[in-house]
Parts: sequence; structure tokens; C-alpha cells
Amino acid sequence: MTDILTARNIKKTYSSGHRALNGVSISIKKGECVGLAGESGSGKSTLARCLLMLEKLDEGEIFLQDQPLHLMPKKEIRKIRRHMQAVFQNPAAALNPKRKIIDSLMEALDAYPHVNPVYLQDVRDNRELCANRLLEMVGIASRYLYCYPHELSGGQKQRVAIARAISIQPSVIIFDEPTASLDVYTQGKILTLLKELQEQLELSYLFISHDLSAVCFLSERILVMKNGEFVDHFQKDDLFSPHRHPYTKQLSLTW
Ligand SMILES: Nc1ncnc2c1ncn2[C@@H]1O[C@H](COP(=O)(O)OP(=O)(O)OP(=O)(O)O)[C@@H](O)[C@H]1O
Repeated sequence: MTDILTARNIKKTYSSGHRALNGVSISIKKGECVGLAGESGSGKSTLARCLLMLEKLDEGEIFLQDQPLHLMPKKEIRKIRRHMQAVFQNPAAALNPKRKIIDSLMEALDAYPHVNPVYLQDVRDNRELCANRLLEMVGIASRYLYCYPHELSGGQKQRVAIARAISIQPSVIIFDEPTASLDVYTQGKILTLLKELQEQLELSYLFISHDLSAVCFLSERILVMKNGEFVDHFQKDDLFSPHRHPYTKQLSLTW
């Protein structure tokens, strides 16, 4: 299957002198969910930001399909960014508190009027129907369309952020600890939603979490990061194999 996103030998050092990534390589295929686990500080978010080209790389290459992002000027990257969506930990920060849900939800579709995702084709010419369809896809009632973010729970806000991420049928979605700020019950609901969306819409995900059980729930292929390097790479079914890296075993013990 085609590689959607490929990164090779990514190195990133912060101005503090701290090397957060020390030569990591990763690829995500169409329709695949790759999981990335590791403790706090291991470099997961830095990798997410590098893949999204939000950080300047010291070294390395990033390709979105065959397009070399690492060689593109900023202006070109901005154009291409719609193909790479992201959902972060804090849904409250993702939604503008002064904008109604419909306006936050439709932000990407409003900016790219020519984009016509297969799952919105029959409603694309009607903004309200389009927003309603997206809310429906993530299990939120249409009465929230004209509400403000403070009227929604944390889990509902994260559902809106997910709906916005899928709204323009991106090539890949990077989820960086999307459930970390939610209670355990809501975490489970959101993980189930992400799995259903990925399977139904054949989306490509990079799912990042410190929680190996969440990573294993969503992903077939799992990478484990420690101190800015991948120390393990395995298929979910091999999680309890004796060949797992001691660090992976340690993460699975805290499960
Ligand atoms: N802007 C920055 N300037 C300097 N150091 C940073 C910066 N951002 C992150 N770091 C450092 O880089 C290392 C990796 O951080 P990163 O946030 O990527 O890890 P993480 O695995 O995502 O952890 P967490 O889940 O806690 O965010 C850490 O030691 C962190 O302190």
C-alpha cells in the first residue's frame, strides 16, 4: 500500500541545546493507524510538530506522498497543510471561545470551498447541513451548532475538534494525546469514535499517547519512543512477545 507520510532521520535540537529527536524515521500507509507510545518527555509531541512542519528540523526528510515538505518554502507548506490535520490534548484551546461551534467546525471547509469530501458530497452546498452532518458523524446533537464552546463538555469539544479534522478529508490526521485531558469514561468513548471513523472513512492516523493500552486499542503497528529515539517497533499481536524491548515491557506493566 502507498505511504502517505514518510519521515527519515529526523533530528531536532531546541535552542536550549536539548536534543529532543535523535534520528527518527516513520512511515504511515493509506488507511493505517500507526501508534506511538512513550513516557512524558520522550519526544512524541516534538515529532508530531516536526511532521506537521511546525518546527524547523536540524536534519531529515519529510514526504507527504511524493511531496518533499522539508524542501518547500513556508508558503507552499501552508497550502499543503490542509492534507495534514491534527488534534491535540486540550480541546478548549483548539476552539475559539468567541466563535459558535458551526463557525469553528466549518473553518477548514470555508477556507477550501473547492474541497468536496465523499461523505459530504450531497450536503456540501449547504453550510448548515454540512456542519450538521459532521456533528452527526462524531455523535453530537445538532442543537449544539449555534452554541459556544463553554456550553459543551470537554469530551464534546474534543468531538468537535475531531469533526473539524476530518471535515476536509485529509490524507493523514495526527492525534497527540487526544484523550489525556478527559475522564476515563469519556476517554473510552472518544477512542471508540476514533476507531470507527478510521475504519469507516479509511483514514490514516498517527495516534500518540503515553498510554500503551490506548495505543494498542487503535493501532496495528506500534512504535515506542524513549529519549528521542525509537526503541521498539512491533505489531499489536506481538505486544507480549519476549522480544519486546524492556522499556515496552515496563510501559505495558503500568497498563
Ligand atoms: N520548546 C521547547 N524548548 C526546549 N525544550 C523543549 C521544548 N519543547 C519540548 N522540549 C523538551 O524536549 C523533550 C521532548 O518533549 P516533548 O514534548 O516532545 O515530549 P513528549 O513525549 O511529547 O512529552 P509530553 O507528553 O509530556 O509532552 C522534553 O525534554 C522537553 O522538555
